[in-house]
Amino acid sequence: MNTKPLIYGLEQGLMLDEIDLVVDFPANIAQQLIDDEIDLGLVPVAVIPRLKYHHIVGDYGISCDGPVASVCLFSEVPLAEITEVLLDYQSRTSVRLAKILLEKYWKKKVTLTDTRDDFRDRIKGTTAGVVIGDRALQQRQVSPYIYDLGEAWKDFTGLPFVFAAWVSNKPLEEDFEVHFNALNRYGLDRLESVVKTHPFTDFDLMEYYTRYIAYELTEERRKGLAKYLEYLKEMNL
Ligand SMILES: C=C(O[C@@H]1C=C(C(=O)O)C=C[C@H]1O)C(=O)O
Repeated sequence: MNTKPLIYGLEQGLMLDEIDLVVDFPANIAQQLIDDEIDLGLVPVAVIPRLKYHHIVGDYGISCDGPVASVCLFSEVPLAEITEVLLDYQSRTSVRLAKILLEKYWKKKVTLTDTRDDFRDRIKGTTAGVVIGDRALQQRQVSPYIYDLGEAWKDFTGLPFVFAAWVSNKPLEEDFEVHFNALNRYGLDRLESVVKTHPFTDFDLMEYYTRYIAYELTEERRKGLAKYLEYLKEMNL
């Protein structure tokens, strides 16, 4: 749901002769960018070190400055009692963020388990799970303990967190970037219409778009990104 404002312009027919849109979950878009099946993607930032060439295109992405609501560690028990954490197969950035927070901030040793398909019914007892996106907004109704990873990162580092950015795997023309910024802006300037076009009952979308997700990649948010990339390197993630 958080990508909808950024691609609303495309859905409304802007830049159609320049862009073919592919829609998939973040980990798959990341793989397509690595495999050069696409030129530009709104990809998990964790993929950046894996690209031979990368350029962050334009001024927009998916970030937060404090709680994000849709990226959380969900559990039936408090953090101190968790023994295993299931990691969302749809994620590349947040699963690594969870590893950083568990080791450096919460200082908690747990068994980390990768997943391949929907695993939310395995979040039980002392087994917790990192869930992202719309499924996380739904899981908020289910799990009694919710640790928001955007909020934990902010408490840990004092910085915002960037989950995804528009990244190209080749240089793009300069005026593409100017048009592309305007395309992103189009939906952000029309959030009421975006919400109407994409009905969602699990969470107040207007609140999600304005209070939780931060779309502009400001200097401070880019600092948060640089810090995260440093941790990836240091911890070999
Ligand atoms: C905030 C979110 O950020 C997403 C989290 C990602 C990840 O963990 O790899 C990738 C893209 C982002 O859009 C979310 O989808 O809930």
